Amino acid sequence: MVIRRPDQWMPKGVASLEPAALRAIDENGHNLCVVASAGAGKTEFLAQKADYLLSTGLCRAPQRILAISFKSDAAKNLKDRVRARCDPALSSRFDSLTFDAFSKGLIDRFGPLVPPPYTPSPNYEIVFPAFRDWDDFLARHGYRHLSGKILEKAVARCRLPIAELKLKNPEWKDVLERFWREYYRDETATQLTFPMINRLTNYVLSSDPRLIAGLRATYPFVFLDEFQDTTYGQYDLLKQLFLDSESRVTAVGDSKQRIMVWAGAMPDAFTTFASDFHAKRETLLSNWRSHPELVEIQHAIALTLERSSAKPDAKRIKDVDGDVCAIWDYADRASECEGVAQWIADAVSAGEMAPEDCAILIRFRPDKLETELGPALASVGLRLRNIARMPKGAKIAIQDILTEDLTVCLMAMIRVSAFPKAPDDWHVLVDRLSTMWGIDPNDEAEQDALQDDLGTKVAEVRSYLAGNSPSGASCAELTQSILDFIGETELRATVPSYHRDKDYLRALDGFLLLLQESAEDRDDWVEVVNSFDGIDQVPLMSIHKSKGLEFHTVIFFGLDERSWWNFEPDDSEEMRAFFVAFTRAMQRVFFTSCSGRGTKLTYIDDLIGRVGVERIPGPPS
Ligand SMILES: Nc1ncnc2c1ncn2[C@@H]1O[C@H](COP(=O)(O)OP(=O)(O)OP(=O)(O)O)[C@@H](O)[C@H]1O
Repeated sequence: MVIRRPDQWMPKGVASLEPAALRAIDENGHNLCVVASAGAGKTEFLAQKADYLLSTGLCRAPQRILAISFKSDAAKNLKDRVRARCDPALSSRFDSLTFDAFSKGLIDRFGPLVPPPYTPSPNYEIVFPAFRDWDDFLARHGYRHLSGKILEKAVARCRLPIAELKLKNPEWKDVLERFWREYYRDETATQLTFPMINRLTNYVLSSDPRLIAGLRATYPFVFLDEFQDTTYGQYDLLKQLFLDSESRVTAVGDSKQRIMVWAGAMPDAFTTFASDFHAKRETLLSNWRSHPELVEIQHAIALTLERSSAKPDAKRIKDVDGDVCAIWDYADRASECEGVAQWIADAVSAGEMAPEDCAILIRFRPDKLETELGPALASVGLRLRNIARMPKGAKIAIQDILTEDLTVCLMAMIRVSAFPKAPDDWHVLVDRLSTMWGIDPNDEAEQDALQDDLGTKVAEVRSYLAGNSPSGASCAELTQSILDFIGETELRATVPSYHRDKDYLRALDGFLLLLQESAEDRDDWVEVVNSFDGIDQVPLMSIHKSKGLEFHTVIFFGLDERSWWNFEPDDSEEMRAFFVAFTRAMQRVFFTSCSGRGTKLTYIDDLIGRVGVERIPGPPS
């Protein structure tokens, strides 16, 4: 592998980067805070910076880059982008995972070192208490006068051991001790939430300084994507690991897209980080996603969130005729669903976009809309895919199945075998297998042998696909045969979240159930793969789930008071969610509204009305 001098490095895969991005790539003597609005190329910037650090040897083998995102699909997107920009021998040293997966990986490895009584059982169970469970807990233990919301935050923020906490109100110490005891009552299957795992990580790291030293030596460079949504507990861990260390931390994000304050995100993450980590600040000013007309509307929304927002320089060319944004008014819900379905079908048949490029966003309960809109789309020959849905019998949502490491490997093998050409998937396989089988990416003889083995297996899978039609049984047999080739032990050893049987089986069952569901009523494997990947299906999701994604067209269902039942213009969290949803579109954004769903949402109507967005009768079915 040729190591380049930093001054010889050039961005890869894009024609140019803006000057601020180039400066931030080159700045590695300080920690960095890179702020930028939606579509500014933050993910692209991180991918280019990773290539710069790895290909110039500033991050030298065996050192690695740690990239932490807040959603598993964001972590996968970033990893994919780095793979597209970097030589495979280099991208294998880029670890991209969520904060939760990072802390969980540490607890799965070092859990037995957590001092008692907080040592979790190896077979711990991850739980997600519902809103009311916190109040129920307080009521059961005679603390009705305390708030469940505060308890949830206290569990996420307070360090362990509880006995050593110095709290203004000592009653909270009793509450927290009881809380941990209750979740640890089954010694063979401790119950843990992700914030509890975060606190255990903090505890185990503080009890053995060698762990921190090891992580700092492994990761001289740390990237934090979507930093605006960092929680207090996560920030505490970040400081514990990297504050005043030699590791250089680059935090990237957009405070206008902060939508997790309700879940404990810090309201001032960038200011706090810049001050604690003495970080240099850069601001990216482009918008590569959306064209100027959409950026104009985005900017009007941005100004309500941050008065000082600069208008981004829109780089995308508009490639559609007609309205790029409007509120479509319908008389009732049936005509709304039928009208939207027909409009999508027409746009698809006119070649303006593929079904998967048109996202339907809803504020809450995509499952409810699925039952109404799914049949309307089916009647025009289109399929709706609610990505928050779990396949029947699975314990994991489609959106999460798609980002599992296991899915990435298995589907790459199936695609390489089902399609005549799938070069990206071939590279994914070579990259993943090199890591799993411990093969040096720079050893040509070993790499040739790996490619030979892979070629033989692909030929075998191809002949299996040719000789067996899709069915529940053939999907199971195919999955097992690929896993046997990869090696389940090797796969599980390299993916920290698969160390525990429970987590591995949840991912494996989810994968198989989705593959089997995709095979239903199909006799062609290419169709099965496309169905699994969501090709030719209109995606449906909540606006929170749309974060970090992008689509040609976005249709926002329900711009009405009922869908936005607790919307207050002064509640900036709600406006931020609205901003996130709006900025996912490259070409067009439409809102639907109908009296059957509730009266119009005056504030937003007026706001986008001021920049020329009109309320018009919805396209008829
Ligand atoms: N330098 C560039 N040249 C051309 N296209 C780019 C460049 N940087 C980013 N893009 C494209 O612009 C779009 C937005 O980029 P990216 O997802 O990195 O933005 P982001 O700032 O992370 O967005 P958001 O915060 O809204 O999720 C993507 O389609 C990406 O491929």
